[in-house]
Amino acid sequence: MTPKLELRDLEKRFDEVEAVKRLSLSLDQGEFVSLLGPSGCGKSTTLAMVAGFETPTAGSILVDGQSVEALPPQRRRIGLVFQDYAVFSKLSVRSNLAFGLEAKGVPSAVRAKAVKAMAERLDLTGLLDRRGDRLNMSEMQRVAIGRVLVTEPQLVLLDEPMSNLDASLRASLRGEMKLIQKQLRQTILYVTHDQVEAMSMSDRIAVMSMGELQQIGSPEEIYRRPRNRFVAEFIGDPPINLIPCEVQTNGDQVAVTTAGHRNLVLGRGRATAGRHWLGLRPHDIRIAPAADAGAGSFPVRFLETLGAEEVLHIDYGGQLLQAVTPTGAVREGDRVALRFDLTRALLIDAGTDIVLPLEPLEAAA
Ligand SMILES: Nc1ncnc2c1ncn2[C@@H]1O[C@H](COP(=O)(O)OP(=O)(O)OP(=O)(O)O)[C@@H](O)[C@H]1O
Repeated sequence: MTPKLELRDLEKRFDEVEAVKRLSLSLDQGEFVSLLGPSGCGKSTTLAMVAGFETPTAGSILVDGQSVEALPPQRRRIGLVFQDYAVFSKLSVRSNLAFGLEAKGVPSAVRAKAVKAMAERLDLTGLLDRRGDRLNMSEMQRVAIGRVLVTEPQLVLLDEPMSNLDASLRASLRGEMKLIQKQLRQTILYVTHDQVEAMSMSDRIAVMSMGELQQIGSPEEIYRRPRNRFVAEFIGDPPINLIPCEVQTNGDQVAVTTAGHRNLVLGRGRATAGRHWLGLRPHDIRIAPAADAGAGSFPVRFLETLGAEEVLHIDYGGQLLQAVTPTGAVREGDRVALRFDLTRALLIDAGTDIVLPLEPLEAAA
């Protein structure tokens, strides 16, 4: 199947700044892909090239297999949704939805039909005569998206549409956005620096750093099998613990010793002996009451309550480890024993920052 959007070795330089470096990725029809990364990593520049507002320094952009670089933005049939879902406040929902079609010179009878159909799909029929400034945020999101979709774009680009909204609103809009996308099977490229947004809505996430694609995969792949230290640290909340460790190999069996544990067998693979990083997510550390204050027991320095769960900050041989546990299980100052879920641990090469592939113990046994 021809991808809906394909970027091939796309590059953009602004004088000496390499904003985007040899970026290749493709989106299938109906796929929701997020470009995720910190500020300055090249997300917006990538979007601007796809939309036609920036000219690539090298590489190509194909929509339905056709190169679009020579086309001006208005001829690309790409829908854009901007920050805050700006809708025309003085115009009715009907006029907002009709706007793009009117600009294209679509006859009024055709326009009215398309607006009616879109309003029905997005549950806006009862609001067609309401002014833009009388809408709540959920309605506004639907109008902003509907206004773009009614023009039947081949592809929709969204650039941090929720970045200025408060957290609880973002949470409800995320669910709604995913629902709309699933219903309409629209191909979406969504730019965000917010990993929760990317994780909750995307079919696949493309993680970028300093102009380079680090990894592309499903939210679960990105979370469970990050390719390198950057992705491991960027994804996950609370963030992954990186524990200095000493690797010992015995044939193809890989084990590590840390400040608090000896000979933790991780699985089979190829690792070089020496000092590396053991990556463990806070949800993959189990807490048990310590039998005594001896070796294997660690003091809880402080707690952060999230509601049903708490983040424990545990003094692990001088390093503060974060572990997540049900609220009320432990108090500040308690000593706890730690059990690591080694089937989920990552071994990160300290020289290359690459996560080393390991066959888990069960499969290896
Ligand atoms: N028009 C421009 N002229 C010069 N440099 C630019 C221009 N646009 C972007 N850059 C640079 O390119 C790099 C990537 O910027 P870009 O805006 O694409 O990143 P981003 O990930 O979208 O970040 P943000 O979320 O802050 O917008 C940055 O170093 C930025 O300073």
